[in-house]
Amino acid sequence: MVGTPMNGRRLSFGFGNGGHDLGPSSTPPSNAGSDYGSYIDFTREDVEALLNEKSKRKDRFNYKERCENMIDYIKRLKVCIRWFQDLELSYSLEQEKLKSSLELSQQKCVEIELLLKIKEEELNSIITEMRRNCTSLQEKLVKEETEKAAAMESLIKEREARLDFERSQTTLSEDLGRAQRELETANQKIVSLNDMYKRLQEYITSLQQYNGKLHSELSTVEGDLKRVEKEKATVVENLTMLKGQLALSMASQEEATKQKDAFASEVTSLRSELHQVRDDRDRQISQVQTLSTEIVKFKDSSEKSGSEVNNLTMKTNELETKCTLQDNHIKELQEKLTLAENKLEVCDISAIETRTEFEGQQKLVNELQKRLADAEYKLIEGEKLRKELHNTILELKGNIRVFCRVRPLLPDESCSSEGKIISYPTSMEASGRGIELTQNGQKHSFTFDRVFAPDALQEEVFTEISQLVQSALDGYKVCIFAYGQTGSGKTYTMMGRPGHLGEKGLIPRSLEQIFQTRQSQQPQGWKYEMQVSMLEIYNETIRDLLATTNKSPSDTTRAENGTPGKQYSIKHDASGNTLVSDLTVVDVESVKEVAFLLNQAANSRSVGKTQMNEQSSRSHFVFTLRIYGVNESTDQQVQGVLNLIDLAGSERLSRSGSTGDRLKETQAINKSLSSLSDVIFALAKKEDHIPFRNSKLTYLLQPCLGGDSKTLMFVNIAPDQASSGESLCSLRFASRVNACEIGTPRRTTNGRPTESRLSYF
Ligand SMILES: Nc1ncnc2c1ncn2[C@@H]1O[C@H](COP(=O)(O)OP(=O)(O)OP(=O)(O)O)[C@@H](O)[C@H]1O
Repeated sequence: MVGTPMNGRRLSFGFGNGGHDLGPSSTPPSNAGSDYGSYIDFTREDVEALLNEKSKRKDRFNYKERCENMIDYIKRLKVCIRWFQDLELSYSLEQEKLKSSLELSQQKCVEIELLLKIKEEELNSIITEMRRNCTSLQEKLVKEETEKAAAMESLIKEREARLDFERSQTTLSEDLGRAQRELETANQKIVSLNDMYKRLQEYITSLQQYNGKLHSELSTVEGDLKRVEKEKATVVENLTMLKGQLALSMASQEEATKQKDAFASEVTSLRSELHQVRDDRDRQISQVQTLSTEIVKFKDSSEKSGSEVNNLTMKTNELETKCTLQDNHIKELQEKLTLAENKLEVCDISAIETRTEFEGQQKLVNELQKRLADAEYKLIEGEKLRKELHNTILELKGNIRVFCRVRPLLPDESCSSEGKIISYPTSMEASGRGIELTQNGQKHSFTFDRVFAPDALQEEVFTEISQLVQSALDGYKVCIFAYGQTGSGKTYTMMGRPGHLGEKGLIPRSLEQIFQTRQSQQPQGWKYEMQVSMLEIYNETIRDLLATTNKSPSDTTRAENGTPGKQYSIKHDASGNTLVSDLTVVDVESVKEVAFLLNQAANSRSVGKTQMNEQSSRSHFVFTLRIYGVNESTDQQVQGVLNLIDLAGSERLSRSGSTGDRLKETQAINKSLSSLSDVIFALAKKEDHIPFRNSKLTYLLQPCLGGDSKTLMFVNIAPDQASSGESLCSLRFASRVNACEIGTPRRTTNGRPTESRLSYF
C-alpha cells in the first residue's frame, strides 16, 4: 500500500472493484516497484507528526542525524512523486478504458434496464406474492404471538406452579422426612406385628392341630362309640337269645321236675301198694300157716268131721290161689317199681344236666350283663366325651355362625337376560362356603360358614344344624334364626312346605331329633322334661300364639290376638335367661303334641299377601323349647333352650306395594330389622353401649346375640334379577354378622328353675 499525505487519508488508485471503483483502495499499484515499497505505510499526518516530533526533538538529535533523516525523507518524497506521476498516467489510460467500458456498460445498462423491468415485474409479482405471504405470515405472527403470549402466560403459570411445586416439594421433603421417620417406626411396628403375626400363626396352627386332634379324637370316640354300640347290640342280642334258651330250659326243667314228681308219687303209690300187697301176702301167708296148722289139727281130728275138712281144704286152696295171684301182682308191681325207679333215675340225671346247663347259662348271662354294663358305661363316657368335643369344636368355630341358603327360581320368575346373578366359586377354600352376586356388571364375593345352593334338600340343611340342636339337649342355649327379604325362603327353611313330608323344615326336624335322642338316652338314665312356648312380635307387640283365647284363623282383626289387654313384658334374669311374663307354656311329651301346637300357632300367625309373596309372614315368629334333663344314675342335670326364629321379611316399600295397615306392618318390620342391624354393628365394633332395647326383637334376642348362647343365622336369598339389590344388602348384613364375636357359650348344668311357668328364652 502507498501512504500519501492526502487529506489525511491513505490513497490508492487501484481497480479492485471490477475496475469501476474510483474510491480509495488498499491495493498497491503493481508497478510501484520495490524502491518505495518501504514508504507505503506513511500518511501525511505521520510525516507531519514525524516532522513535528523531529523539530520538537531538535535538542535531543544532532543536526547530522536530522539531515540524514531529511534526505532520506526527501528521497522518499521523490519516489512518491514519481509514483504519483506513474499513477496519473495509468489513470488517464484507465479513464480511456473506462469511457469505452462505460459505453459498453450503458448499453448493458439499457439491456439490464429492460431486464430489470422484466425482473421488476417479476419482482412486483413476487412482492405481491410476498406481501400476501407477508400478510399471512403477519397473521401467523399475530397468532404465534398470541400463542407465544399464551405460552408465556402458561410459562409464568408454570413458573408459579414450579415455585409452588418447589415450595410443596420442600414441605413434601419435610413430610417425607417425617414420613420416613414414621415409616421407620411403622417398620418397627411391622416387625413387631410380624412377630406377633408369626406367633399368632403358630398359635392358630397349634389351635388347628388341637382342632384336628379333637376331630380325630372325636372320630375315634365316635368309632369307639359305634363299636361299643354294635357290641352292645350283639350282647343284647346274645342275652335275649340266652334268655330265650334259659326260659326254654327252665320250662323243660320244670317239665322234668313235674315228671319226676309224678314219677316219685307214682313210685310212692306203687311202693305203698307193694307194701300193702306184701302186708296182704304176709297176712295171707300167716293165714295159710294158721290154716295149715289148723289143717294138721283137723287132720288129727279127721275122724271128727269129714265135711269140715273139706271146707277147710277148699278154704286153703282158695287162699293158695289168692296167694299165687298176689305173688303175681307183687311181681308185676315190683317190675313197675323197677321201671319207675329207672325212669326216676333218668329224670334225676336229666335234672342234674339241666341244672348244670342252667347254671352255665346263668353264669353266661351274668357275664354278658357285666359286659353290657361295661359297654353302657363306656357309652355314657363316650357320649360325654363326644358332647365335650363337639361343643369345643363349635366354640372354636366362633359363636354367631352364618349359613346362606339360595332358593330356586319360582315358576313366575324368569332368569335375567345377562344370565344368572348368583354363582358359587369352586376353589378348594371357598367350595361350599362362597357365593358371588353380580349386580350392574360388578361381582360381589362373600364367604360364610356354609352356602346352600338352590338344589340343597331340607334334609341336607338339617344335617348341618343337627349338632347344634343336639347342644340344646346338652344344656346350651341355642338360637337359630332366618333372615332375608320377603319371599326369599325363610318360612320354607324353618317350617317347610305344609303337607309335604319330605320338605319338612328345620323346626319339625329338630323336634323329631330331640325326641328321638330323649328316647335313646333313657337307658343311660336320662330323663327329660320339655316345655314349648310360641310368640310373635307384630307391630312391636308381643302376641301369645298358644293362648287359648286366640282368634280363629278366619278372624281378620289382628289387634286382639292373645289374651285381650294382656301386656307381655320381657325380662332377663341374672343367669342370662329371658322371661316373657304370662306367656303360655305347654308341657310336651311327643313330637305329635308339638306338631299340634305348631299347627295351632300357624293358624294364629299374622300372615298376609304382598306383591312379593302370596303367604308373607308379617311378624317375627319365635318358637322356644325349654329342656330340663336329669340323669338319675349320675345325678347330672342340664337345662337347655332351643329358640327357632322365623323373622319377618325385609322389603322395600316401593317393591312391596304396601298401603294402609300393610304399610304400617312393613314399617314396623323394617324398623325392628334395622334395630337388629344396629345391634350387630355395635357388637362388631365392640362398642360399650349395645342398643338391645331399641326393639322388642333385639331385646328378646339379647342373650343370643350378646350372651352365652350358640347362635346360627340363616341368610335367605332370592336368585331373581329383580331382587339383586335386596340380596346384596342381605349378604352384606350377613357378612357383618359373621364377623361378630359375642362371647363364649355356657352350658347350664345347674338345678331346675324356680318359676317354671315363665317362658325361658
Ligand atoms: N329351597 C326352596 N325350595 C323350593 N321352594 C322354595 C324354597 N325356598 C322357598 N321356596 C318357595 O318360595 C316361596 C317363598 O318362600 P317363603 O314363604 O318361605 O319366603 P319368606 O322368606 O318366608 O317370605 P316372607 O318373609 O314374606 O314370609 C314359597 O312358595 C316357597 O315354597
